[in-house]
Amino acid sequence: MTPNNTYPVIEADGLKRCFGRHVVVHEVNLKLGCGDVLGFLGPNGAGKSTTMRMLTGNLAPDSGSVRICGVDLLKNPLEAKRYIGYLPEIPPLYKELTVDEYLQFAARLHGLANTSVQIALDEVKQQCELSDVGKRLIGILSKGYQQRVAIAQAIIHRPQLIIMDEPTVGLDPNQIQKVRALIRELGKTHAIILSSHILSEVESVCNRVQIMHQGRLVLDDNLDNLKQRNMNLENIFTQLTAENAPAWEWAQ
Ligand SMILES: Nc1ncnc2c1ncn2[C@@H]1O[C@H](COP(=O)(O)OP(=O)(O)OP(=O)(O)O)[C@@H](O)[C@H]1O
Repeated sequence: MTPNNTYPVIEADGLKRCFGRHVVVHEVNLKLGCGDVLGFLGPNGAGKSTTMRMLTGNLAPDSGSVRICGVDLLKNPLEAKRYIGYLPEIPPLYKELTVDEYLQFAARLHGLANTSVQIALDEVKQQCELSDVGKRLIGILSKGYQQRVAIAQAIIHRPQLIIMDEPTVGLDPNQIQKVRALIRELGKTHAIILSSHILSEVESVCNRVQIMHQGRLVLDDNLDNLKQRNMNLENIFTQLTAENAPAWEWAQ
């Protein structure tokens, strides 16, 4: 698959979604290129999961558009989804399969040709440090290894965009470091959207940050810009997500 590099990896315009009469996501915009690692933050109920479901093509917006590598996700979902790797909060692991069996299955689900599956499997196991556990049942692996298998299933088809929902929840500090190092490495050659409640994690792996509050984006900035202004992400988050807090004048 050779996407057209003249387009952003993902471009979302004016995304809106209601549940009943409740507007849960208002006019969300997003544009990321290769090398952008976006921390997507917000308090519980802000609308992050609803937005991510629209960005991955799992929920239709009421209005607005999403283009992945220039392909309209609503009009051409099968083609657009080839460019997306998704790691949901609860990873879709089949614990009774071995790592190799599961990743081969994931590769075929993503549409890889039979002749490409073995190469992709070997590459992704090396990248995710799984080469020694290919024959092990997923169910007997530690949680850290299971999470790396989950990341491997999301990237085995070499997508341009990786979307991760709280990828380090429940891992021990050593495994957290490993997963963060892997995300940093992937961030050099992909666009990544990372939903997290851990602000230090966002500061350590992301170069951009968006904060949602009550369904609206209240901050969209580069982390370097915030550092240059001596602005601490935790303080910004607390102020922007206080009840009825106005968006800061420099929030885009
Ligand atoms: N299927 C649904 N039907 C009705 N309301 C929904 C549905 N899904 C989400 N909501 C509501 O939409 C709002 C946003 O929910 P969402 O799960 O997107 O927030 P979130 O930012 O991901 O929260 P969290 O951090 O707790 O996961 C909440 O008020 C939630 O109750």
